[in-house]
Amino acid sequence: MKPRDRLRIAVQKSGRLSEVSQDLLARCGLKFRHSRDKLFCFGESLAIDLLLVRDDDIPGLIADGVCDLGIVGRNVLAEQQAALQSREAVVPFRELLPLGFGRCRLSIAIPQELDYAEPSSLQGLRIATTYPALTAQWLQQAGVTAKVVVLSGSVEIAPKLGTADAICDLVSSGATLQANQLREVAGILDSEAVLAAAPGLPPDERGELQELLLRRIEGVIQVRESKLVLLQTTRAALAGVTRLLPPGQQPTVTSIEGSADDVALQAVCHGAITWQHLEDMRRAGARHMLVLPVEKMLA
Ligand SMILES: Nc1ncnc2c1ncn2[C@@H]1O[C@H](COP(=O)(O)OP(=O)(O)OP(=O)(O)O)[C@@H](O)[C@H]1O
Ligand SMILES: O=P(O)(O)OC[C@H]1O[C@H](OP(=O)(O)OP(=O)(O)O)[C@H](O)[C@@H]1O
Ligand SMILES: [Mg+2]
Repeated sequence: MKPRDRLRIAVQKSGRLSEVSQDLLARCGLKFRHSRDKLFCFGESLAIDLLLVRDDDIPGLIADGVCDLGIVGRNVLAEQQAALQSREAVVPFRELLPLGFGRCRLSIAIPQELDYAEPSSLQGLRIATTYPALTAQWLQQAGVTAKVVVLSGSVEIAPKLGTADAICDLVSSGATLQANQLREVAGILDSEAVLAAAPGLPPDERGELQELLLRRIEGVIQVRESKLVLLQTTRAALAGVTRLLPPGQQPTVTSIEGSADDVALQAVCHGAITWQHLEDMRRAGARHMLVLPVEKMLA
């Protein structure tokens, strides 16, 4: 293969992860010129190019050295990893960083009327899936013998068609399962989009670019999950209110002009701040609470 000095990232061409993946890279300051066939995008702001592909091809492109990085569901990465492990082959890719979108889980589901107590309830059944290696690995670890029926899509319909007794498929809201009168009985894998890479850092300038991009992605994720909380409370209630805040930086507390008892608090918190959080803090003595998004952060 021709040596490359530019870093190359594979992302899904069209599907659930494509827009969010490209949006994440844009937030990292990457700008691209799209080729006419729209499969290759030349990086104009940094020596980082994009390849737009089917998500299933991403681990293989990294393994073959065609791409250095990829944005792909953990489910896809783990399936191909399990397939290689079952043949005792080397796994030439790894998960570098979870990206916090495309969250779903790979689960076993059975027709609503079927009994299920534990994995052994699946003994002797036929399980339809697009994830044969992960399903087989889970069954083996549970000590269950069942037949894995490989389908390329529309897995949820298999029990109704009589081609399988149960399924192993991705679940997010559970609406697809419900529409097909299926119920989730066991979780196999929690998934989200991840940044995948080859096992080692590229030995040339691409290695530095990879590190730079990783730091920028971490920064973007941190900002995305950070909120600025402003509130007022009394000195007496301050400790109780502060304890209820999600983890984050040490809050700044200032006194309020003309009031000996009241203080204003400002805190950058990481993670979601729900209505429940606000109601709990109100009960603990917080007032005038404001939750604001953070746009950029530099320590
Ligand atoms: N219901 C869901 N909710 C959230 N994330 C999901 C859901 N279903 C799938 N995903 C995640 O999004 C990824 C891409 O899903 P998509 O349906 O676009 O894949 P695909 O049909 O295999 O696409 P491709 O054409 O690239 O092969 C999945 O591998 C998974 O990680
Ligand atoms: O629990 P839910 O929120 O209903 O999501 C689960 C469904 O989402 C995915 O399919 P998708 O909609 O991407 O269709 P596809 O399998 O045809 O790509 C997955 O394969 C499930 O069928
Ligand atoms: Mg696919």
